[in-house]
Amino acid sequence: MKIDKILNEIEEMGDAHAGSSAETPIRDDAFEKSDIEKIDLIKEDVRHIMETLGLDLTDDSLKGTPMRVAKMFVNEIFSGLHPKRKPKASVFENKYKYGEMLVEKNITVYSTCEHHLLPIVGKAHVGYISNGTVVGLSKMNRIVDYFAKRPQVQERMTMQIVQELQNVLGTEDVACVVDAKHLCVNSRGIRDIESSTVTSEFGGKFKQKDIRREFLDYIKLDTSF
Ligand SMILES: Nc1nc2c(ncn2[C@@H]2O[C@H](COP(=O)(O)OP(=O)(O)OP(=O)(O)O)[C@@H](O)[C@H]2O)c(=O)[nH]1
Ligand SMILES: [Zn+2]
Repeated sequence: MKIDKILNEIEEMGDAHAGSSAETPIRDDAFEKSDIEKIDLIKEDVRHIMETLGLDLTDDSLKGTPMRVAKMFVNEIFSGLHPKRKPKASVFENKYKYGEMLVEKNITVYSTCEHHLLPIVGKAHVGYISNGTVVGLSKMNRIVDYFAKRPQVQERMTMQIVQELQNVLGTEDVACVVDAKHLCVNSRGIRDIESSTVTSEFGGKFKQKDIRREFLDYIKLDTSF
């Protein structure tokens, strides 16, 4: 697909992270190849890695791995790189005038650390205060999942989730806390299985101490971080 078309799509979809500091670093030609072409190329790259490691790719158990990994990269764990997969967030008018905070907590996060390509596993907690628009609950989970399905650093993912919801809801009053384990810390390198990483982004009213406290009380996290 041509880059102009992709850029138009991003604009139409109101991609909040485009042009902002929380943008995922992708090249201009990122979507010129089709998914099928990408799978075909990545399959050969994975085969090359395995052959370099000395593995016997005629072995029954190993022979399907290059294709399996290529499909997993493109269709699953990195599928959120493509703006066409951004969830359409159904928004509704806040007719009932619900004026309090809404919190969607314990949203499961499966992402991938962009430094080691190892899993990040944890929970995201999202809150907002409506200024006239409400969003379908599941769309918050879907937005988290979309940004998680990229090579990520946790700080950027947290900001991307908030910016997207601010865009969808038309308000600054959005917050997100992510608490996740990075397998690159837990299973290799320093191999600290107990540690996890907490990141947060507080927009608009969530910058106020009492509002932030209320949000953190809902998700039962300490403010001491
Ligand atoms: N800030 C941040 N760092 C991350 C994230 N995921 C992984 N990292 C860190 O990225 C760093 C990469 O550092 P390098 O020194 O280049 O990599 P390394 O030699 O494998 O480092 P060790 O993990 O300490 O063995 C590591 O300290 C990782 O823990 C993340 O989401 N945010
Ligand atoms: Zn890592």
